[in-house]
Amino acid sequence: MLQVNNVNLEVGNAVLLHNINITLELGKIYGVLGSNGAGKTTMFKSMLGLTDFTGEILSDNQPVSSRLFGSLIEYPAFYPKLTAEENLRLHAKYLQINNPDIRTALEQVNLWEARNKLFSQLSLGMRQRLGIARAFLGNVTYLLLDEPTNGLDPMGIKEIRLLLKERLKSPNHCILVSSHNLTEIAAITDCLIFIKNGRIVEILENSYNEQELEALYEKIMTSSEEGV
Ligand SMILES: Nc1ncnc2c1ncn2[C@@H]1O[C@H](COP(=O)(O)OP(=O)(O)OP(=O)(O)O)[C@@H](O)[C@H]1O
Repeated sequence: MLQVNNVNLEVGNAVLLHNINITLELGKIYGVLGSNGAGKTTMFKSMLGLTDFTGEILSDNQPVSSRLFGSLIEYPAFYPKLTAEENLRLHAKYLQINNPDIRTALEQVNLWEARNKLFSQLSLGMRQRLGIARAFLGNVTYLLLDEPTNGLDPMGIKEIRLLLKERLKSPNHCILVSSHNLTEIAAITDCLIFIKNGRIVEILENSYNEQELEALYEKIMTSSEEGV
């Protein structure tokens, strides 16, 4: 269980995160929704310890270690002249993982057959899936995916959906996905977190289809700014 308690972040005069309070449970996929500049990436970066926030982030009541997190923030950077497999092996070495199961990691994201391709030869969808495989290496509990379907074609989007829902979702992991793609968020998530101007304005169980979520999103984004 991840507990985010009273997290605030100010840069200069700008309030980027305002009193973020949320508890995230294992076994669930959370969708993080909000307009451009709402604070989704900033919240992820704070969870990863990449910002100088105030407040606390705990995992099972203990100060959280960045080792518990895997993340894909923006487009994944890899070595273009190394293969998919070499890139993962290098990352495992960097994380000091002994005997990493690279085959399973690649099979999980349907990239085992493409393991000998150079990163520069991979399609955008393959790169995103390799980024997810890398994020999931090691003993991570929390997986943060920032717009993982950005720029992907419908088949690429479907692959990410199936990957998250049918392969990576497990009782031992908690997955957070930010996206502007309401169809995907409606299809894959258990819970919805709405962010507006750096505040969480609504947290709901997801029981919505695409049209309902569109209407809800519009209603929440155009209504009061009171945080939850
Ligand atoms: N290092 C920084 N210094 C100052 N302001 C920042 C910094 N990083 C982000 N911001 C600002 O914080 C706000 C939130 O940005 P963030 O990238 O978290 O939004 P987002 O919800 O992820 O948006 P998008 O959907 O466009 O990716 C924006 O106004 C952005 O300009």
